[in-house]
Amino acid sequence: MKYVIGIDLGTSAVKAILVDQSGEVVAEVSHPYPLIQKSAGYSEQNPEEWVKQTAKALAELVSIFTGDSSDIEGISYSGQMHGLVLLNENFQVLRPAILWNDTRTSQQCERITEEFGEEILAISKNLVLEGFTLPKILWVQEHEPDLFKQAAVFLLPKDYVRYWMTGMIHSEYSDAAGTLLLDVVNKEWNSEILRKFSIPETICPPLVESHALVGTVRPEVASELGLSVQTKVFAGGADNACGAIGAGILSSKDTLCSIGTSGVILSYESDKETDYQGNVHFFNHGKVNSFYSMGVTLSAGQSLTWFKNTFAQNETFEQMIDAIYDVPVGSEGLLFTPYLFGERTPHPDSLIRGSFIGISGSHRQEHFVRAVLEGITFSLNETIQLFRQAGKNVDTIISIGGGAKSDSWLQIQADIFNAKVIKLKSEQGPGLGAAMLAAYGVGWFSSLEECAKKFIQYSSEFHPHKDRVEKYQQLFEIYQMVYSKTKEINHKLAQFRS
Ligand SMILES: Nc1ncnc2c1ncn2[C@@H]1O[C@H](COP(=O)(O)OP(=O)(O)O)[C@@H](O)[C@H]1O
Ligand SMILES: O=C(CO)[C@@H](O)[C@H](O)COP(=O)(O)O
Repeated sequence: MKYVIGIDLGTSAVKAILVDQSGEVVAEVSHPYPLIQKSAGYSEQNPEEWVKQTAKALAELVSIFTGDSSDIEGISYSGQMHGLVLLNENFQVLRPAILWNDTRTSQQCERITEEFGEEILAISKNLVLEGFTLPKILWVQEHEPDLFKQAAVFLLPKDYVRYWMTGMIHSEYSDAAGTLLLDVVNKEWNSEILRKFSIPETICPPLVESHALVGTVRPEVASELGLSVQTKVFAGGADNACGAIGAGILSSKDTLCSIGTSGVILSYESDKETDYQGNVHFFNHGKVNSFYSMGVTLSAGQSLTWFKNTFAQNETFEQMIDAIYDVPVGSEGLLFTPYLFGERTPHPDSLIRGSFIGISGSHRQEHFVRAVLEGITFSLNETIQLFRQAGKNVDTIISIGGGAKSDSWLQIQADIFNAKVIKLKSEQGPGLGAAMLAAYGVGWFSSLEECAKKFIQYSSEFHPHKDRVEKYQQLFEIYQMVYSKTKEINHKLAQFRS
């Protein structure tokens, strides 16, 4: 039997899966790393920590594996998007990576929008948002000019870890699309944008397709981890592009819901001319010459994790969620908005913050937990509403990510989205997507679609229940009022955040 490895460099942890030729996930390992939040709006991670934890995860995966390491034919990567990793001419890391959920760059975004807003939207197909890479580059240029002068190349998170593994510098289209520097339709770094902001073209890594072979495992890494030097390494994709591949979103039929640290509703796009005027993101898919649109809730799983860490540290996610069983739809009048670190879709606003609205003396912890799950799901439903308004038929949703571990949450998704929700056998969609890119890359399949037929296995379905759908439709209208009613208050409170 032959195998491939899919590595998903998430925000909370790196997850590695070993998959055999029949698509069976035979081993999986995960190692966490912390977020570094030095001040309000800052979110960083140390790239060397990613490497350390990835090495640990791979060594563990290989130690579980009973076969011959030369039977592991390919490895590929999925990774958190947009994060800025700056390297000097010796390819050494110059500073901690500034992540996708770091919102310190509002001023840089204003500058880009004032000087170049319309053109950037036309070229990159996306609005200028704090999370994207270009504003982060400008922030370093302005605040750390001496360090910026030393920058020889920038990489996205998973591309740095892959560089450690292979010694080769590359980026690929699906992740490059989230930088605001890529001409998304023509698939090239845009010289005009680079020139406008005095960014040397040499800082941009060479671009390849997601399934492209970019190297093999370096001998030092191979001997440290027990891998073979012959194992081929393929470029991989942005976590959402890989999530789409791993959930079989390779045509317009289905929609993806991914709840990791962030939350995403994603739809396949075959037509590069599709124009959402920036209301949702529009990025290159990991499948050649394809695209996807998506809306993002910045703090999805992160809202639940925040609640657990703050109020229920001694409980597991399962215990905390099991307790909501007796709490009715709507948490008896308690609403939550998940804007812990600002929001993206449909309210691109770095200053907004979350709320519990309607707290009453009878509410217990389980009401708050249900309200958090419902609030995150309402936020994702805002993107589903945008898609439906744009004429998309959203009736089947494949749900992946840490959030898909909970059947109760999947039922809430079905009832709020008013759609059938499908759970996969493995909730590790992005890791599976990365493994599929490796399986396609090594030549086991003639297309990603062929691979999907073998690798993607459904586990269960959740159907919307009419009564609950109706109640949630009423509650969703009330939920949607909370943003505008709390916006001014939150913007005034911003000066008090440290
Ligand atoms: N048993 C569970 N039930 C529901 N949600 C869970 C459970 N375990 C973890 N989660 C959620 O999953 C999130 C992590 O998902 P994951 O896909 O691993 O994220 P990332 O890719 O960002 O690292 C956590 O923030 C947490 O809220
Ligand atoms: O910023 C985005 C997408 O635009 C996020 O979806 C990141 O890609 C992080 O993903 P997770 O760690 O939450 O999976």
